[in-house]
Order: sequence, then C-alpha cells, then structure tokens
Amino acid sequence: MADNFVIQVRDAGIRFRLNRRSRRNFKDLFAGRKRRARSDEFWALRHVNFDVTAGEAIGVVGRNGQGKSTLLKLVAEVMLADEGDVQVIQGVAPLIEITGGFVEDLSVRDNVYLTAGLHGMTKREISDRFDEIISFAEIERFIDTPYKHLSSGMKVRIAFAVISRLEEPIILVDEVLAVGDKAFREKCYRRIEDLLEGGRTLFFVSHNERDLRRFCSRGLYLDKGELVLDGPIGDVLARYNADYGS
Ligand SMILES: Nc1ncnc2c1ncn2[C@@H]1O[C@H](COP(=O)(O)OP(=O)(O)OP(=O)(O)O)[C@@H](O)[C@H]1O
Repeated sequence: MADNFVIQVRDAGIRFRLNRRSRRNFKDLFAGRKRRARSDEFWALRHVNFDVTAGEAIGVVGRNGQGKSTLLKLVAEVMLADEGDVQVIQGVAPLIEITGGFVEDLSVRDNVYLTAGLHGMTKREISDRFDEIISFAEIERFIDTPYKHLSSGMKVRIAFAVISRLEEPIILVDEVLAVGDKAFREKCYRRIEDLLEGGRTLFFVSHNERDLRRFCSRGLYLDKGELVLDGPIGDVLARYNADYGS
C-alpha cells in the first residue's frame, strides 16, 4: 500500500433494496454480517479494493448500472459502506448527479454561498470569487432566480463553476457534464486540466473514451458491482471494449 494515499477502500460493499435504500434494523445489527440477505436486496458494489495517491486522475468505466456512481458516492461519503471500509483522508468536491447538492428553492446566489460555505469557505472568500463563479457559468441574469427554474444545462454550469472553485483536493465528476453544450464542456475540461496540473486528485465517470484518455492515467473497470480491472487507462479501456465491444 502506498504511504501517501488519500483514499483507501478495503473490501467495500454497498447493498440496495430494489425499491429503496437498504436500512438495517436492530435485529440485523445483532445478527451481524451473517444475517441472510432479503430476497429483494442486491449488492451494487462488493469486495472493492483500491488505494489512491494524491494527484492521480482516475477514470471509472463500465456499462449502465454497474456501480460507477455508487462508487463516487462512497468516496464523497454521501453513502456509507454496508461492509468493508472506506477511508478518505482529504476533502472532496463532488460534482455528482445534476444538482451537486444544490437546493431547488434557493436562488443561485444563496446556493453558491451555501455550497461553498459547506466546503469550508468563509463568506469573504466566497464574495471574492462570486463574480468569477457566475461569469464562468455565464448565468449573470439568473443570480436571483430559484435554482429549480434553471434549465438542466444551466444547473450543471453553476454547479461546476462552484465545485471547481472549491479548494478541496479531491474532485469527483460524474456523467453530469454531458448535459452541458459543447463550448461549455470544453471550458470545463480546460478547468479540469488546470486542477490536475495543480496536483488535485480526480475521479471521472464517463462513457466517452476520448475524454477518459484525455484526463485519466488510471482506470477502474466495474462490472456487476465488482472491480474487475484496476490499471492504466489504456489497458482498462481495451479490456472493457473486448468484453462489450465499442
Ligand atoms: N439509492 C438507490 N437505491 C436503490 N438502488 C440503487 C440506488 N442507487 C443506485 N441503485 C442501483 O445500484 C446499481 C448501480 O447503480 P449506479 O448508479 O452506481 O450505476 P452506474 O454504473 O453509475 O450506471 P450509469 O452508467 O447508468 O450511470 C443499479 O442497479 C441501480 O439501480
């Protein structure tokens, strides 16, 4: 194991029920891990092991529904593992799912202050960056509009603008950028490159092979909830293509 790891995942598993997130009751707790799984439960991820060192850029690949977003949620610690252990040593800026944690009824302005504040920025620091965030997102006219009234592309713009201005050392980017138009996507990609040059750690979920090769040196290939290959991104894409064609 590397000494300077920033993320360490050991035998991690997460289990869902088909209709809702699995919740353990008291009986389950006392029964420990040996309890029998309910018939409507399944493991979205199981026996996942990997370490990440600072500054790595990791692409997560796999077919739909194989656990990629769930893996990012474990790293973001918005979900806790049902078995195994996930340690995240540094702060995480997650751009996962469309909202990036934004509150629908609050204005764009309030959401910027709320999200950046939750990630440890002071009001003063946020005010200093506010104009730059809004201008990056190109949504000057909508500062006082409730977030829920923005188009899906505009929601992604402002979420990316805020998340990418946080100081957190680990950045998670899920499929969300696919919603943005081509010009904005390219702007985001250039910012991701700047962040990587500055030594940040990146997790990038994408179905676009070119984007994965552009940013990532390492790949994690998930299939049926298992990490089937962890290696150089070229090897991981070759294996994925061999398994499922492209
Ligand atoms: N909160 C949840 N409750 C129940 N099941 C869930 C929940 N979140 C995800 N799942 C299920 O877990 C599995 C893995 O989902 P996940 O979103 O991680 O897949 P993915 O690899 O990111 O897929 P995609 O490429 O389609 O985005 C799927 O079967 C999904 O239906």
